[in-house]
Amino acid sequence: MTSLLKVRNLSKRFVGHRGPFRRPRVMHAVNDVSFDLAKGRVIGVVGESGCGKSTLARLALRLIEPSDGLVRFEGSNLLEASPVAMRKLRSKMQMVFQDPYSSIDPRYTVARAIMEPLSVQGRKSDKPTLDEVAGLMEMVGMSAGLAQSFPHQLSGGQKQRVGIARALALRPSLLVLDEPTASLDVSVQAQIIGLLEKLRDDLGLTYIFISHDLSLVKYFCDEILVMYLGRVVEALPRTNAPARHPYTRTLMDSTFSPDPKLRRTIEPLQGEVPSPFDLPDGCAFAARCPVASDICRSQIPSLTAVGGGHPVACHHPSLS
Ligand SMILES: Nc1ncnc2c1ncn2[C@@H]1O[C@H](COP(=O)(O)OP(=O)(O)OP(=O)(O)O)[C@@H](O)[C@H]1O
Repeated sequence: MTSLLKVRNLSKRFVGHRGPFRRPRVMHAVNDVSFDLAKGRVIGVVGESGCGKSTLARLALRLIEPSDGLVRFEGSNLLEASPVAMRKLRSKMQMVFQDPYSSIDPRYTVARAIMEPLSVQGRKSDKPTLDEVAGLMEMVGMSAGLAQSFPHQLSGGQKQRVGIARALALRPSLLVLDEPTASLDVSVQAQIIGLLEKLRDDLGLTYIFISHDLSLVKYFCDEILVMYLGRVVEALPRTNAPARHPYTRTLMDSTFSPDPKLRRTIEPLQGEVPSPFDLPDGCAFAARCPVASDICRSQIPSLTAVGGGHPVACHHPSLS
């Protein structure tokens, strides 16, 4: 399978000021992340708040510059692309945000909000038409009668549909969906997920789906990257692949098991999450891990496929 997106050893370090003297300290928001994403696939990125999911997505789209690493999109090295080439490439990679309120200007009508990316992307001689807007609205299941409405007149679900229509306006092949349903009611969430599934099938889209909601990721995605403090600790090639990392197992156990007895087979997470400014020498999960040993506290486990299984970064992966 050819990759639409190829990410290699991607890292992002931010400098923050910490401690009583507010000295500059480096924080590894994304640390040595690699993955491939084939056309038409949906990859989920999960992990606790602050583990680097959004930063990874922004790096993959080159919305921010990496500290190290490589990103190839449709065969082009994004990090070497000129501003003109980048503009063209960027139109094929769009983002849908969690909060449609903040991504749509409250003074814009729906039509203007949807047209904006087309105008911004420099189609001056070929102005977007209201027909195009109506087509995009239909694509996301909105009545064209709402074209002159303002955001405050729309429901949360309708606003998110406008956000999706905007993202589709430039006919992208890759969409990053950053918690696209997190601010919506459960029934509306289901409608938006149904819409995203339909759009993927109809338009052959590829998605990076960021979420805290593992059950949703399991339902919606083809494969899953589990992140912990900037690193991928497990890359599940299928959503039904057995989790091998103790962190993933704990996350999955607490989310998926309807059986309370099963839920107790894994120790609840204990211990503190280390500061991203002060990562331990060994595995960053060791302090909370029920199976950690000495080697875990001294050596960072590499993300490797052991025993014919999928890649996991753990000195004691579960083989069951
Ligand atoms: N521009 C920035 N400057 C400094 N630190 C940043 C910046 N952007 C992100 N960070 C830090 O990088 C880390 C990763 O943040 P990121 O937003 O990628 O996490 P996340 O997993 O998406 O979190 P959430 O689920 O809460 O959105 C966090 O500690 C965050 O504070």
